[in-house]
Amino acid sequence: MMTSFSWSWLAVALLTTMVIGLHGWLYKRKGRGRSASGARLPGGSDGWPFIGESLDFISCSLSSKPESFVDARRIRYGKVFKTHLFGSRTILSSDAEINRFILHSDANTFVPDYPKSLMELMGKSSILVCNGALQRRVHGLVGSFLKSNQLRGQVTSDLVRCMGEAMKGWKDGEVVLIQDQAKSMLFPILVKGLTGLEPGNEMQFVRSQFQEFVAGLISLPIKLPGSQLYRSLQAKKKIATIIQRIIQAKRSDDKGEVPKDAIDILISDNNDQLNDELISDNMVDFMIPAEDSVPVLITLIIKYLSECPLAFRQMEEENMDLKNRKLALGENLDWTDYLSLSFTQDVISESLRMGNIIMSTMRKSVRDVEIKGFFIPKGWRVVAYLRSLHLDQENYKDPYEFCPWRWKEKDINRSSFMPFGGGQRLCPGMDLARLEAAIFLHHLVTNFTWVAEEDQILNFPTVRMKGGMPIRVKRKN
Ligand code: HEM
Repeated sequence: MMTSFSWSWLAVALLTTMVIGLHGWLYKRKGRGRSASGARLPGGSDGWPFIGESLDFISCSLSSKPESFVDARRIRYGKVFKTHLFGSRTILSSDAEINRFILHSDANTFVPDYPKSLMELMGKSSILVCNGALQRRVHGLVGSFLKSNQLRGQVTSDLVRCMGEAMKGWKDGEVVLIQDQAKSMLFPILVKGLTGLEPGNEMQFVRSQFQEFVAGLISLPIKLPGSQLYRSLQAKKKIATIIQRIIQAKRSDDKGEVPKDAIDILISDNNDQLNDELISDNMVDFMIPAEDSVPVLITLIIKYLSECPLAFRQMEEENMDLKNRKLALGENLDWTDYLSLSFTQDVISESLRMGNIIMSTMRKSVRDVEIKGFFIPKGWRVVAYLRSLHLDQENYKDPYEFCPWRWKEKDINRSSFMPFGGGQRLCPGMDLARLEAAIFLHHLVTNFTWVAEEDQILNFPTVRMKGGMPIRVKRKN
């Protein structure tokens, strides 16, 4: 049965569809069937007037198999088809080669294209939206910092401490909500890595405002006082004010020290475009994965492991071995130890494949494009649908089976595995995400056993566990 939460989302989605769809449908049809050289527009349907195929898309998204929208069309038209979603003429691809082409193309071919409310909240200078030299610069600078030994060391010691403190309070037989635990631990750790802000009242204020901010990411594109979008913009402003104060303090206190956080890296770059406003806005956008993607990854791993005792035991054994080896040497684990756990990394890869935290990436074509005999006209939305890539039996045997052992022979850098996207927008936080998940798992499986309570994965509007993944824990002797 659908919850009232789902119904309210459905209402927002339907209204948005009607409003934007009407606009899109009234827009003069410019689609051409073929390019000058004979490449053809993919087969597919425009659906109903105004709403296109949005209703079917939403109803599939609300089910446990969101990919059924794509599967049904794949039988009729193949892995690439045209459709009409949320007011946009759209080409949707679940073909590995075409998705790779889309993600690896630069801004002369495709630019990011998100729902209106999201574009509005991100702002023009957000790394998620901007293009060209500015995107490459911010991506390069923050990406190298996120991969630095210094940040990985800091995140490791912060997360180990947080886990220790939280686990101390867990009593035998108590039900723990993994999703909430992971969120409340990881948010302050990443925000500290980005801005230098330490845990405390101000951090809590930032987190509460941030929750208001993300509530507007998928909302009606109406910016009137009282609307969710308005409240979210106000919340972003409040966080940006705090971050700008931190930036100003850092600028006036410049002692030429080694950069400690992402702000230090950005302000030390001699680029006029990287002004205080741009930096603070981007820091807020970088917080999204901290509050959402990594905690959800951890939660899904616990769900899959709870349903696969064999994988759980092998992972537990690998982690206990490492813990005992380090104990015997009288050493603490450092970040390289966590990443050396190969089966644990295979469990993470398999959970990324099955969980599809980011189901698709969206772009808009800025010129007519031809690929593999298909024609993508200028101005169309292009969706690289990653979920179908990962659940395609041509790419993975028994794709709906949780099987971490498959990664023994498979390369994670293959084009049919893109949980972190690809090309110049390849997720700059992917190594950090794997590290955080490995640390969380290590401390959980080496200190506790658990029995998972009933819960369910929801996929719309974002992937998460309906009940927060409750587990009944028991401390190991
Ligand atoms: C399980 C965790 C994560 C998943 C599944 C994930 C997934 C993705 C994907 C698919 C993209 C590409 C989007 C596109 O091409 O449009 C992306 C981009 C990005 N991710 Fe992640 N991500 C995760 C964690 C993180 C973390 C921990 C950070 C950093 C703090 C981060 C920061 C970013 C940023 C800034 C971008 C935009 C890059 C650009 O456009 O240049 N992500 N992520």
